[in-house]
Amino acid sequence: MKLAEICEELTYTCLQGEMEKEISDIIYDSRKVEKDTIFVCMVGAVVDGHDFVEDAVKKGAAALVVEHAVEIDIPENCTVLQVEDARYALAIMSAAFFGHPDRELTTIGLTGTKGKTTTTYMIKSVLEEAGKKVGLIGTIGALIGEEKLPAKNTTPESYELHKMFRAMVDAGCEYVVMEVSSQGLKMHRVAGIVFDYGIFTNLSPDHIGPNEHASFEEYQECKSLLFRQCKEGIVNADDEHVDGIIKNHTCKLHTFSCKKDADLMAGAVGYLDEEGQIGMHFTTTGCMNVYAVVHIPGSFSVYNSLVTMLTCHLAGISDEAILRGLDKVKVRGRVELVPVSKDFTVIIDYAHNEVSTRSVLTTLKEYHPKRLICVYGGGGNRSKLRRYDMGEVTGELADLSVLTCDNPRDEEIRDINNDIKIGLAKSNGKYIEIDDRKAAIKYCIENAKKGDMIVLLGKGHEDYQEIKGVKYHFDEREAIAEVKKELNL
Ligand SMILES: CC(=O)N[C@H]1[C@@H](OP(=O)(O)OP(=O)(O)OC[C@H]2O[C@@H](n3ccc(=O)[nH]c3=O)[C@H](O)[C@@H]2O)O[C@H](CO)[C@@H](O)[C@@H]1O[C@H](C)C(=O)N[C@@H](C)C(=O)N[C@H](CCC(=O)O)C(=O)O
Ligand SMILES: Nc1ncnc2c1ncn2[C@@H]1O[C@H](COP(=O)(O)OP(=O)(O)OP(=O)(O)O)[C@@H](O)[C@H]1O
Ligand SMILES: N[C@H](CCC[C@H](N)C(=O)O)C(=O)O
Ligand SMILES: [Mg+2]
Repeated sequence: MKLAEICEELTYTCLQGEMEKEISDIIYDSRKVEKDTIFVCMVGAVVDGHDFVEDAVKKGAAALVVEHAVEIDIPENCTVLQVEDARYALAIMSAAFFGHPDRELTTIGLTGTKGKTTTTYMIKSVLEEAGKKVGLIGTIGALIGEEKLPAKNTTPESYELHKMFRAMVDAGCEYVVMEVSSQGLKMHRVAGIVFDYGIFTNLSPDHIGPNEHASFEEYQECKSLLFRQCKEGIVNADDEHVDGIIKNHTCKLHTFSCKKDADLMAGAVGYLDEEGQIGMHFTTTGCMNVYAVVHIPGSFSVYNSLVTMLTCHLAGISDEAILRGLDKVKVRGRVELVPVSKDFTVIIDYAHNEVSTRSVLTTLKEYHPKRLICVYGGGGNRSKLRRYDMGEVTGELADLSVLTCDNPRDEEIRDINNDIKIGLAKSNGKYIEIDDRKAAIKYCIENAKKGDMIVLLGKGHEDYQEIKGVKYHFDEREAIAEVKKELNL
């Protein structure tokens, strides 16, 4: 494709060189530059891409996209385009390079602190019940129907995103449902996309700290951007921050609620427990009048179901397909039951902050466990708030907290646990420390009493432990299976 075509919707100043040359690819990591590619220089959290221009030019880059002048002589045959924001430019150029695949799909983007991953799976399940082929992008990775594609970020960089969209269109997908993280919005990974449906689940403090967001206000502002780049906005009317999220919105708004008048409302909410099943049932009024069942417990599951129902209803999906899709959905690592023994329950969940830990533990208490035991750690290089808060919540709601390893990254488990213990002390929580996560799980299973619930928090779908830059394979399902074998269960 010609450079001029790639830049058709981009605002830039051409500092040197011609625009009619053929470009083979767009690259934003100098280590991957090849002949005839464009190298986009992005200022990062760790390094500045502009520092690698010399290397990129040596490898044959045909064009450079820069935010500011660089201090090396650039050969005349290399085109240099100056832009205000290179990440934004990458998004606009990538969309053009892949032929605007987003415009060939019905795009559904979800933002919010909690519920995004779960809800993307619910929406996919419903759309598939209606016979649609669906692409999905989020924390667990990307899916084209059943085919898995690896993804580094919840919301991938714009180049990868448009490449995935193209693969989805080529595979016959009509819909894509994706998580739009606040960092994704802040870093322009979805710039230029006009979502058909933009969804807001809820908002609470998270992702605040070095490398993430400077403040809660900035976090909220980033999430609100989605409602300036979608056609139909679907928002949680019960969330206390909803007004901040829809401030300056440019879309048509639709609301859902469990408490007040809205376009779709849930009532008569109850816990499913017949035949040993866990989950929720509820009825709806407003644009749909139905009785619905979902096999993921928690009042939050009712909210996730409402978003799914309202979005799919607006997309013209039948009530029958909506109800079937909800009834069937299961999400890896989201309140996932693992069969171990008929005497006690083991659950894998991804809660890793205050709001989700409180939600999941409160929910599980509704099933009246003899003891509620939590196994968790805190992620290294992530907000310390999560640690203090999780400590305080598990201290308040669980009978025992077993502190262990969860991606300490560049930090020491000791230091992370000490932060968690500050929270535990506030609520007078009982705890023990077992650094090795499999050993912690084994301890709980070995000592379980009839009626106990053991909930493993924070790793969810993950299959690794990230320690000092190395990712070691670790899957909680496999760890549980090994423990069962070792204990002859
Ligand atoms: C802090 C952060 O957000 N970093 C993201 C960012 O990396 P960066 O640009 O800051 O990286 P950098 O190492 O400073 O490099 C700067 C530039 O120099 C280039 N470079 C670097 C080295 C070199 O030799 N040559 C070279 O050209 C890099 O390719 C890059 O373009 O841009 C990368 C590409 O988009 C992201 O993969 C990366 O996400 C990291 C892995 C990350 O952990 N991000 C988290 C905070 C995040 O975004 N999370 C959200 C939400 C998660 C959730 O709640 O589910 C998400 O959407 O994933
Ligand atoms: N709507 C909700 N409100 C509060 N907690 C929720 C909600 N939905 C799910 N949870 C809890 O939060 C955990 C994470 O849910 P999920 O992965 O769906 O959220 P997410 O928004 O994708 O989060 P992340 O940003 O971490 O990827 C679940 O394992 C569950 O414990
Ligand atoms: N995706 C989120 C949650 C990860 C949860 C926990 N397993 C951790 O590694 O901190 C993040 O990267 O902040
Ligand atoms: Mg997610």
